[in-house]
Amino acid sequence: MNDSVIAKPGVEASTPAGNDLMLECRELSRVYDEGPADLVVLDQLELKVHAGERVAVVGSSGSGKTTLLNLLGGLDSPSAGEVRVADTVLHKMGDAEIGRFRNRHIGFVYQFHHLLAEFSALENVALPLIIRGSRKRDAEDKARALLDKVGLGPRAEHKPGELSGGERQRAAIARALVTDPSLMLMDEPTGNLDKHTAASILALMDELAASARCAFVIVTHDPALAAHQDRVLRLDNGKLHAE
Ligand SMILES: Nc1ncnc2c1ncn2[C@@H]1O[C@H](COP(=O)(O)OP(=O)(O)OP(=O)(O)O)[C@@H](O)[C@H]1O
Repeated sequence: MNDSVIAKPGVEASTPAGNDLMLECRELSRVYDEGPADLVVLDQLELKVHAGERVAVVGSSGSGKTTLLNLLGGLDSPSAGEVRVADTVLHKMGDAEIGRFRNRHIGFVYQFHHLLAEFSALENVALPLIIRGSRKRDAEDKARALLDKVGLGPRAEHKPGELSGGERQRAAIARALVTDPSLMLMDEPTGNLDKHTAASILALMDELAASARCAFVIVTHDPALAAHQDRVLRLDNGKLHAE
C-alpha cells in the first residue's frame, strides 16, 4: 500500500499491542425504554481493543451487535457506562465535536453504506478528506489510490447507481479508510462480496492492522471472517464472552 494512505504519525511509534489501548468500554449499558418492562440490550459490558488488534463480534440476531457498534461510533449514547476511543470519552462531547472526532479517528463500514448518489465513487471516497480541509486534488489522489487498492480503479468515475452491490461495498470500504482511522467499525464488511474480492479486502485489513496499527471491531455472522481475526467475542445476555 502507498505509504501516504497508511501513514499515521505518532501511532506507529506506540508500544506493541497490549499497552496501547485504542478502544475501551467500561460498564457499558444500553436499555431501551419499552414501557413497563425495559429492554436491557447491553448490560455493563466490558471491552478493550488495542492498536493493531482485530476483534470479531458474533451473536444471534437481536443480541445487540448493531446497538454496540452504534455506541462505539458515537452514533448513540449509553444508558450507563462509557466508551473511550483513544482515551477520549465519546458521549461527553457535543454533537459537532463528536462529528469532528469521528471524522478524524473512526472509519465505518455499515451494511447500508450511504454513498451519495449524485457523486462518483471517487468523489464519495474523497469527501471525508475534503470535509477535513484537504485540497480537492490531494483528496482525490488519495481516494484514487484506495479505489485501486480495493480493485475499483476502473469504476472510479461511476456513480453508486451504476455500480454493483459488491462494488458499492468496496467503495464504502475505501471511503472508511481514506482518513487513516485509528479505529474501524465494520458490519458484515464482506457480506456482498465474492470470495476473491472478500479475500483481497481481508488482506487489506490485515495490512492496515499490521502497518497502520488500526484497531478493528467487525460484526459478522460469517464464521470464516470471524476466525480470521485475532479474537472472537460472542455477544450474549448483554455481555461479551470469549469464544
Ligand atoms: N431504537 C430501538 N428501540 C427499541 N428497541 C430497539 C431499538 N433498536 C434495537 N432495539 C432492540 O434491541 C435488540 C438488539 O437489536 P440490535 O439491532 O442491536 O441486534 P443485532 O444483534 O444487531 O441483530 P441482527 O443480527 O438481527 O442485526 C433487539 O431486540 C431490537 O429489537
